[in-house]
Amino acid sequence: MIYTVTLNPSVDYIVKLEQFELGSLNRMTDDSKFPGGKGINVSRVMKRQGVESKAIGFLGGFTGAFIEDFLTAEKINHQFVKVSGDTRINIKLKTDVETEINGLGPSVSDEQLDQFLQQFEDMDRHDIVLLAGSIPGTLPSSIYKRIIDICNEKEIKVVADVSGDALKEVVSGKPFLIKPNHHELGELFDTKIETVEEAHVYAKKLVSQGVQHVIVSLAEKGALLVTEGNSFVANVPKGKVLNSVGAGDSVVGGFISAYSTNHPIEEAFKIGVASGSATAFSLELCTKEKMEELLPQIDVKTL
Ligand SMILES: Nc1ncnc2c1ncn2[C@@H]1O[C@H](COP(=O)(O)OP(=O)(O)O)[C@@H](O)[C@H]1O
Ligand SMILES: O=P(O)(O)OC[C@H]1O[C@](O)(COP(=O)(O)O)[C@@H](O)[C@@H]1O
Repeated sequence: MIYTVTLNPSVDYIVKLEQFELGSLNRMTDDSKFPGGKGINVSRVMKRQGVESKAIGFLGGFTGAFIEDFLTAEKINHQFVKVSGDTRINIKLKTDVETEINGLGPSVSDEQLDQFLQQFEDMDRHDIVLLAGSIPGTLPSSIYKRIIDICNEKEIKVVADVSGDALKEVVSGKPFLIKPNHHELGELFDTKIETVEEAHVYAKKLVSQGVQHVIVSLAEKGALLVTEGNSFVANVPKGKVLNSVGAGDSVVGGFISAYSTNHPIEEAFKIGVASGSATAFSLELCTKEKMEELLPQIDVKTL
C-alpha cells in the first residue's frame, strides 16, 4: 500500500477577486473549497491516475469532517486520527497574482501522536510512505525523522515533499525521493537557485549525502531528476497557468503513480512533470486525460 501522510491537512478556500485592496471591503467574484494539504492532494492525483493509496494524519472539527466526506466521496482510503481542534483553513487569494495564507493547524496530543505512530506497525517493505507538508505547531520538528527511522528499520521506501527545517531532518534519513522546488532547495543550502544548472549542483550534493532520487521543480523553467550516476532534465509545456496550488503535489502524485506501476524512473519523472503542468493549467487538480494530453510535449534529456 502507498500511505500518504498529511500531518497538517487543510481546507483550501479559493477566493477569486477582480482586485484586492488592503484595508477596504473587497467582494469575491467566485469561491470554492477543496480538501488540501500535500499528502491529501497526492492521494487525489493518484486516484485519478488509477492508483490506490491510503491517506493518514490528523483531522478535526467541521473542517476535518468536510475533508473526510470529500475523500470518501472520491473513494480514497483514509484513516485519520481525530484531534479536538478544527483542521486549518488555508486561504488562496486569486487576483492577477496568487496570494496564499496558510494556517497553523490544531494541537496534537501525545496520545494522538502515539495512535498515529501505531499505524506504522502493520506496514512492511512492500509499502511506500509519502511525508508531505508542514508540521502542526504542537508536534516536534523531529517527527518526520522519527517516522523515517521507523520506515528505514522496516525497509519501507520514503518519499518526502517538505521544506525548511523538516527538509534538513528528512535528508539525514536518506529517503528514496525528495521533491523540493528550487526555492526550497536554495533555502536548504542557504543560497539562491534560479537555473536548472544551479539546481543540479545542489541536487547532486543531496544524492552524495544518501538521498536516492531528487526531483527539483523550477515552475516554468522545467524540472530536474538526479539519481546516483544519472541526471535528467525535463522542459515543461507552454500554457496558461490557471492554478498553481497543488502543482508540486501533482508532480509527486504522478511520479509515484507511474513508479508504483512499474514505469522506468525517467518515464515516472516525465509523468510527474506532465501532472504538475496539467494541474497548473487546470482550475483544480489534474485529470489523467489532461496529464496524457501534455505528455508528448515533454522531453526528458540526460544532463
Ligand atoms: N508556468 C508553468 N508552466 C508549466 N508548468 C508549470 C508552471 N508552473 C508550474 N508548473 C508545473 O508545476 C510543477 C510544480 O511547480 P513548482 O512551482 O516548481 O512547485 P511547487 O508547486 O512545489 O512550488 C512544475 O514542475 C511544472 O510541472
Ligand atoms: O503544509 P503546508 O506547507 O502549509 O502546505 C499546505 C498547502 O499546500 C498545498 O498542499 C499545495 O501545495 P503545492 O502547491 O506545493 O503543490 C495546499 O493544498 C495546502 O493549502
